[in-house]
Amino acid sequence: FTSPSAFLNPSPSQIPLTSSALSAYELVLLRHGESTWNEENRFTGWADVPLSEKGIKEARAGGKLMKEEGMKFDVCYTSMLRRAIHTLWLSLEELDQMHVPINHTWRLNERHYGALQGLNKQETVDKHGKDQVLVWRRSYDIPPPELDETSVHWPGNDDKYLGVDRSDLPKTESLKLTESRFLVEWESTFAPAIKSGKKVLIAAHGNTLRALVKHLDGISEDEITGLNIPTGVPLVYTLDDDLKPVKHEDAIAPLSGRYLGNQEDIRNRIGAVAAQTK
Ligand SMILES: O=C(O)[C@@H](CO)OP(=O)(O)O
Repeated sequence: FTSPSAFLNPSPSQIPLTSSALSAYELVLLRHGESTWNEENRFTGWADVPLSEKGIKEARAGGKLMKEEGMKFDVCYTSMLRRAIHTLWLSLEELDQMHVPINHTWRLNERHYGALQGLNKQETVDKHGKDQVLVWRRSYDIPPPELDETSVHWPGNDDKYLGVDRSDLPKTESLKLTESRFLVEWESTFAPAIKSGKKVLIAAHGNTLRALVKHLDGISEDEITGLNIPTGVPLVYTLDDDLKPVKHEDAIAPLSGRYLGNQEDIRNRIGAVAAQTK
């Protein structure tokens, strides 16, 4: 029953959605669960290490949180690295959406950590000092030392990347270089998919997701150095017609998107990433 006056003075829930509300897009970002090298506190980059037991639980928990929100996806994008791929599989299993197409791209791989890959983060601090390691980990445009082409860590020696132009394969990367190679795929694939109305889930890595949120939220080069992303926690963005983020009231600055789950726990997990090099 609707009283006649309700037609004259509609309550907010009766006001038709505006076109901009109708065309709001949603994008979900998910960093992989803890890997065995996160657990051992080693620089990882493109090293293809598996999830730890804890990481498997985190990935499933991330999927459950998305299921509780009733999220449905049309397409997923992930990297060439098993910790992100496995996280995506486990979360899709929890969502009961394992049929959703998955696309892999090296452009979503973690930032390449150059000659630091495999080294223990704390031992590297003991050897080179905390400040130097912080520059390597979090400065925007200073890459870690380069490795050479004989290294097992050079992607040119890995069959997974046979289809990639060798001149694109990194020997080390700063966040700036990671951002520019990632943005190629954002512009050509992810943004058009979102704009076509598809619900997109991106399962990736700490530094590629830092590059992505820097781009979305227009975070400055200074501010991005202090931003850390926790493992296995879905980060949900609402985007307007121009794919600019609409700030959520639960967002943790400088992000506009909101993390799903217990907010205090999430803040602790963000702090733990920062504390990997004390
Ligand atoms: O080792 C790595 O590849 C990354 C992510 O785990 O670490 P950091 O947070 O130090 O950039």
